[in-house]
Amino acid sequence: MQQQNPSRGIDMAALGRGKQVLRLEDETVALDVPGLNLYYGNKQALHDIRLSIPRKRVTAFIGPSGCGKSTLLRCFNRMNDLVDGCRIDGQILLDNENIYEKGVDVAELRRRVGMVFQKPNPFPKSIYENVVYGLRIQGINKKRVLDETVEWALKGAALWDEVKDRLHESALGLSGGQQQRLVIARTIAVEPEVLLLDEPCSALDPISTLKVEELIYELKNKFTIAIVTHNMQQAARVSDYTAFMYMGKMVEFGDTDTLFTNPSIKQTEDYITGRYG
Ligand SMILES: Nc1ncnc2c1ncn2[C@@H]1O[C@H](COP(=O)(O)OP(=O)(O)OP(=O)(O)O)[C@@H](O)[C@H]1O
Repeated sequence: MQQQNPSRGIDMAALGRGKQVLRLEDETVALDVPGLNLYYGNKQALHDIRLSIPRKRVTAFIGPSGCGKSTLLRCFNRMNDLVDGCRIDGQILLDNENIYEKGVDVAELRRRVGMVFQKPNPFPKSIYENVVYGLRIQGINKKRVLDETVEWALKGAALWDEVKDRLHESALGLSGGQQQRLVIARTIAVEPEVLLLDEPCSALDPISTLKVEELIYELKNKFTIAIVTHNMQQAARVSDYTAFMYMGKMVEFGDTDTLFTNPSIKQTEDYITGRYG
């Protein structure tokens, strides 16, 4: 029988799912945040955030609307640099190097830390050209290399079988769920270390959502994944670790099973059981 969390309808059986027992202290760190503050103009949106994101695991960020999940995710590949008036105070270490250090090549950082947004954003090009876009920017034009990349990236994104006979047709002819998997293929084609997913399923129907969730589960064998989601069931299903944020603060961070079944902080429990948010 399925155990359900009474208020949020979380499928608690999804939490155990035969996973190994995870302990944060046994993990290697992919992204380390030793203390980060972020301001939009004179409004502080992130307050002294501290956490270590483990390598080749899925970390979910949950919390009520406006608590700073997307803002924090965007810090990991400096997307906030593009926001006028946004200021960061602190460091984020990727493989022990501060990504905010002067002289960091931000384009190279964004290759290493790729991002997928809520709404699928394929380019108005063929499926093939979407996947090889990042390689062409790097000056890679050898047909054999591009062909191989297209095949493995589309296979990696669980889309190959659906599109292998129409690679040179427009990506805009794909369904929303296929477009999102194409964007994931385009992101992994440049072999990033980290994949940031900002509510990647919120514009998708339930079947496409399931496919993307299965994909996330597969991709963590190769990549470190950080996902922002409004959907607590999704966080419980796909993530190994969960961070609960509230009003710009990191309230609790731990392995997903423990955070959902036995949170240490009352505020987390109240949120998970649907008392607010
Ligand atoms: N570009 C911006 N300029 C000014 N304030 C911003 C900007 N982006 C976000 N904020 C503010 O920062 C705070 C955190 O927003 P953010 O989008 O990170 O939250 P969130 O938890 O991802 O919310 P949601 O779940 O609704 O997407 C909010 O108060 C928001 O209004």
